[in-house]
Amino acid sequence: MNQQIPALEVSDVVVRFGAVKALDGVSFSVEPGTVHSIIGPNGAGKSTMLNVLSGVYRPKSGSVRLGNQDLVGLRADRITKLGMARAFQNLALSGEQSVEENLMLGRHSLTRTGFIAAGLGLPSARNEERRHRGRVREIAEFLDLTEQLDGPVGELSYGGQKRVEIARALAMEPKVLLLDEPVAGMNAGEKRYISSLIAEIARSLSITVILVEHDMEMVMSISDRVTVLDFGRRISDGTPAEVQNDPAVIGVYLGTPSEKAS
Ligand SMILES: Nc1ncnc2c1ncn2[C@@H]1O[C@H](COP(=O)(O)OP(=O)(O)OP(=O)(O)O)[C@@H](O)[C@H]1O
Repeated sequence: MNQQIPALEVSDVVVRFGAVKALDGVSFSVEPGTVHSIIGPNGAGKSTMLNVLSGVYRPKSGSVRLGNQDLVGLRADRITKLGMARAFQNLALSGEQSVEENLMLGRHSLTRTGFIAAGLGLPSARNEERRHRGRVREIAEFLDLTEQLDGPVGELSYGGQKRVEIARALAMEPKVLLLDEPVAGMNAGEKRYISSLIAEIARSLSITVILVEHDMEMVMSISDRVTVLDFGRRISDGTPAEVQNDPAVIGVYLGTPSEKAS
């Protein structure tokens, strides 16, 4: 899907909310085309980090580099165009619209002819739309959504809607996919399915996946590397085996219940 996948380099990121240091000098590197998870107890700073990566929050200091580009200070829509796509807790899906239309919405940032040409029904716009619909069908196939394309999103199961959210993020042709608790509220079968899908997105499509997730079984089974946060600080970083055996992690995180109530 992407010819050149840049590495992601997060350096010394600091975010403060009043007296709270939500991120206190956090650094980590993500190899292209890998699954990199960010874990930690409630309030550790995981969501704040996703918000920094996607440009929702501007850190007080530090940098986020995608290849040669520093993303800090860029607007969220510019960051999306540079290849960061976020699924979940992002834009709500439009339940009455079809799966296909929801995926087409994901491609709007990629359209060249724009809405005016499209509205006028110009041939260039029609060709472009055909191309985008073709790509949407490919993405739907990858996510096993072909048969659901024409039906309204609102009628899909919970797991199905989650798949549409991933599909819509993929429709943006990202270099990096940000996933915020993709299996929260799912049953075991759905979790297994989404886990294999995420691994496949990294391996087959060579898209870098940044995963924030409380489900430790999933995290440890699909991640290439894991960064562990606690009170805004990085307390561990390594392969799943390394972090699982790190006394700092065992003491601070894995010793406590890993499933949050919400
Ligand atoms: N908008 C905000 N205003 C004030 N404080 C905030 C804000 N967002 C986060 N915080 C605080 O920053 C810290 C980190 O929060 P964050 O939501 O990033 O943690 P988290 O690891 O995602 O937690 P959870 O697992 O519960 O989602 C917490 O102390 C939180 O209360």
